[in-house]
Amino acid sequence: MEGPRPVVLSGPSGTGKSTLLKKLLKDYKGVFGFSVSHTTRDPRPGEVDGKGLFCLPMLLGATLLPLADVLSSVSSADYHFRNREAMQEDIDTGEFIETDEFSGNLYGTSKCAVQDVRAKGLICILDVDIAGVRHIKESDLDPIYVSIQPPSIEVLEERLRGRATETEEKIQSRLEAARIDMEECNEPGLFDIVIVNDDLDESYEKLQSVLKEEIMKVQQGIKS
Ligand SMILES: Nc1ncnc2c1ncn2[C@@H]1O[C@H](COP(=O)(O)OP(=O)(O)OP(=O)(O)O)[C@@H](O)[C@H]1O
Ligand SMILES: Nc1nc2c(ncn2[C@@H]2O[C@H](COP(=O)(O)O)[C@@H](O)[C@H]2O)c(=O)[nH]1
Repeated sequence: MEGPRPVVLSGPSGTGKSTLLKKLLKDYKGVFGFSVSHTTRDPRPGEVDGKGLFCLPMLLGATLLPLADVLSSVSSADYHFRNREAMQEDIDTGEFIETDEFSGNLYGTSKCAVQDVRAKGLICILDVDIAGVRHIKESDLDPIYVSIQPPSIEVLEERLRGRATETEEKIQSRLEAARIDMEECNEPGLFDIVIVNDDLDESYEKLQSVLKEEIMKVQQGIKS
């Protein structure tokens, strides 16, 4: 598909990926779009459900839902929350670019999630774990790969606990995955940039800088 290159944001759970991507979506309206993943984990308080698997163009043609409802439910969703059986059916029918089991739950990027964003000419942002990065490398997506890392495992633990979204068991399994991620992120050629998210403003500057070229492509397209 033509258009700006997608962006893969990866890094340990709790390192600040969502915080950074929410800043990008807010500061660059009409430039970035989030690829809404599927997951079998339970929603956290305040998280919005994208309500299943569909491509926006398909949905617009096939339902009686008002356009505004459809657009707002998709664009502001955190995940498509699904039970394992339903998600496995969609995996089996080939609806996903990649999937992974993380901390006891399935996560996956559907082909529709990426198409919906790219069809609008936006820079598609994917938030995936390091196994997802490796799977995407086997696809034809050709994204910019960004790893967001914590200053240390101790700081990461503080952030995970401070967010107060996980049980003790989940904190431990996420820290275990984080240790592996922190080692593997420096593997030559895996990421285009590794950003250590200590000071949030500095990290955001670095992120904007690596995405500058793609941002300009979309902004120039908007002007012309
Ligand atoms: N640079 C920073 N300094 C201090 N706290 C931060 C920084 N960046 C993010 N945080 C805080 O750390 C917590 C985890 O951040 P966030 O939810 O964005 O992580 P994440 O990488 O998206 O995690 P997950 O992969 O589990 O969704 C949040 O409470 C957030 O406010
Ligand atoms: N491989 C994939 N990983 C994903 C996807 N969506 C999110 N994630 C990663 O899962 C963990 C946990 O996320 P959380 O929201 O439960 O805290 C985190 O590392 C995400 O990057 C996906 O579609 N594929």
